[in-house]
Amino acid sequence: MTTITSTFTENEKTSISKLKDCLPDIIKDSGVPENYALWGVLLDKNSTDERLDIILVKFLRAKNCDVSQAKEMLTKSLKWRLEFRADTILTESFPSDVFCKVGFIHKHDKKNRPVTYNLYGGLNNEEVFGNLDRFLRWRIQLMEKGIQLLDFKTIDQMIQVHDYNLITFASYDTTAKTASKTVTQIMQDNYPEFLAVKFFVNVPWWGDWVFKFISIFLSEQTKAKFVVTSANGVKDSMLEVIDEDNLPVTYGGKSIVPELENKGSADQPPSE
Ligand code: HEM
Repeated sequence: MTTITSTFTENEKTSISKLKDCLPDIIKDSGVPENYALWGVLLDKNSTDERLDIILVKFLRAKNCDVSQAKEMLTKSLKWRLEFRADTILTESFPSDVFCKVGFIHKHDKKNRPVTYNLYGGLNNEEVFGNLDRFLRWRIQLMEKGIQLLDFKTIDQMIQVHDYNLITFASYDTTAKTASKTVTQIMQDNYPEFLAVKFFVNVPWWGDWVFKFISIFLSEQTKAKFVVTSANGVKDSMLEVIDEDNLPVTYGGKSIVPELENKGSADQPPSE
C-alpha cells in the first residue's frame, strides 16, 4: 500500500529531519508548553511517529522545502494557535440557526478525504459576517473538525466546496470581502497543504473578476487545486472526485442533505 510518507522525496526527507532538530527552538520561541501536541501529534524532536513527518512536510512544502522559512512559519502558527485559542475551539458552540446552513462536513470523497461544504450565497451577511470574530471562530472550528477526521497516515487532506448559489452582486459587500480575505489569510498561514481540491460551484456570471481579485492573495500551489464551475458544469467535475452515493443531490449525486434542498437558483446573466 502506498503510504503518504513513501511519497516523500529525498530532499523532503532531509528537510524533515532538519526541521525536527529545530522543534525545541520552535516550541520555546512560540511559547507553547514543552509537551505540546499539534493535532494530537507530539512535537518531539526524537519522535519516530510518522504522523509528525506528515505534519512537518506540510509546512516545508508551503515554503518550497526552505527549512528556515518553514521553521518561522511553524513558530508563528503555534503562536497564533495560542492567541486564537485554537486548541479548545472544538468545545465552543455557535448559534445553529445562523450557522447550520452556512457550512458543514458531509461524507468523504473516493479517497476517504472529508468534504466540507460552505454555502456563502443567499445569506444575511450582517448576521453571518457582521460579528467577524464569531464568524472566524466558527469557520476555524469547522476546519479543526475536518482535521479530526484525518489520521495523518493514510488521509492528510480534505476536499472543500464553496457553493455560491443565490449570491447577488450586491451581496459581495464589505462584510463578505473582509470575512473572505481574513479567513483566506488564516488558512494560508496556519493550515498549509490541507486542501486536496476546492470546488467553487454555482459561480455567477460576474464571479470571474472576484476570482481574479482574490487570486492575487493566493499561491500558485493553492490555485492549482481550484475547480471553478457554473451551475451547469457542477456534476461532471464533482463526480470525478466524490462517489455518487456521497455527493448531495443538488450537485448530481444521491445523498440527501436538508441544508442544501429547496434553494432557488442563482443570479442569471442580464439579457442582451
Ligand atoms: C457574497 C459573496 C461571497 C461571499 C460571502 C464569499 C465568502 C468567502 C469566504 C468566507 C471565504 C474564505 C475562505 C473559506 O471560508 O474557506 C472566501 C474565499 C474565497 N472566495 Fe468567496 N465569497 C463570495 C463570492 C465569491 C465569488 C463570486 C467568487 C468567484 C469564484 C469567490 C471566490 C473565492 C476564492 C477564490 C476564495 C479563496 C479560497 C481559498 O483561500 O481557499 N468568492 N469567500
